[in-house]
Amino acid sequence: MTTATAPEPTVYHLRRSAEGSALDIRDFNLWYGKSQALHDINMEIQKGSVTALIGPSGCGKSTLLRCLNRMNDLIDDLRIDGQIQVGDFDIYGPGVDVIALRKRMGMVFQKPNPFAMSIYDNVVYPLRVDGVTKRSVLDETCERALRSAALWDEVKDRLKESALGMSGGQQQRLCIARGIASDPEVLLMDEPCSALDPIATLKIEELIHQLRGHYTIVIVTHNMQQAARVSDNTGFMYLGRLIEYGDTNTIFTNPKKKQTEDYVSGRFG
Ligand SMILES: Nc1ncnc2c1ncn2[C@@H]1O[C@H](COP(=O)(O)OP(=O)(O)OP(=O)(O)O)[C@@H](O)[C@H]1O
Repeated sequence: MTTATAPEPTVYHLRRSAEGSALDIRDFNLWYGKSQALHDINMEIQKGSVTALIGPSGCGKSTLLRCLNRMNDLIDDLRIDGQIQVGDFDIYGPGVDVIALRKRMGMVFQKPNPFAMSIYDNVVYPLRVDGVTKRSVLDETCERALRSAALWDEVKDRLKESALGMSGGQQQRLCIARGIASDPEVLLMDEPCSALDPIATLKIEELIHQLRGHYTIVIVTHNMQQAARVSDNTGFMYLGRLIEYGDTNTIFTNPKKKQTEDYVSGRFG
């Protein structure tokens, strides 16, 4: 007869920044119906840092990312317990304004999803939804967001043209510009380069470097080289658990857990 053994606790080796935490995930569990997809996640994400979530397909990376701005709310039969704090506020606490929360947490998806409207209108969309109509505010925001997304020089002369005429890489940078137009604290990126060619991918990675510090970035990626290149800290997930979490260099060069080592050295996944 075999006896079930308790899972080993997560190994942490995180350098603390002076900035403190932007996100604090505490004892977080999630079930889709009867199936538990996240188990006892504890993770503190430092302000202004880039944090990569890595792990084999189905380990729960996107599920965890989507919990950070409550994108999973509309899924039937979803149950969570535990806490996620953004600053000092519990995002699953009673009476939370989810729309206001999402303004603090910009999101960029796998496939660029520009709206069928002009480049300008795409960028200022979040402000218009908020009721901003003053032209000077919209113009300034558009330029600031496009500059931050390293796209201004490429599109400044065709702001009124359709966003659908841009290349895939430009569209993804446009989505990042739209994501930061309302100046969120956190930018969530779910495999933002998986639909892009290597050159467009490089531009997004450079952009992540530039945005680092100003925004707290959490990125899900299948690409371990990318995680190693862009992130300060990395969380390795497996079967819904956070196995090891710490500074990226340690995770990739000196992980404490065998599962992490096997994954980062390409032995499975
Ligand atoms: N809407 C859903 N309903 C039921 N189960 C789901 C749902 N979304 C995800 N799951 C399950 O939860 C688990 C984690 O999925 P998730 O998409 O978070 O993993 P992932 O690590 O992001 O995978 P991938 O790298 O393939 O995108 C999987 O077993 C998946 O089948």
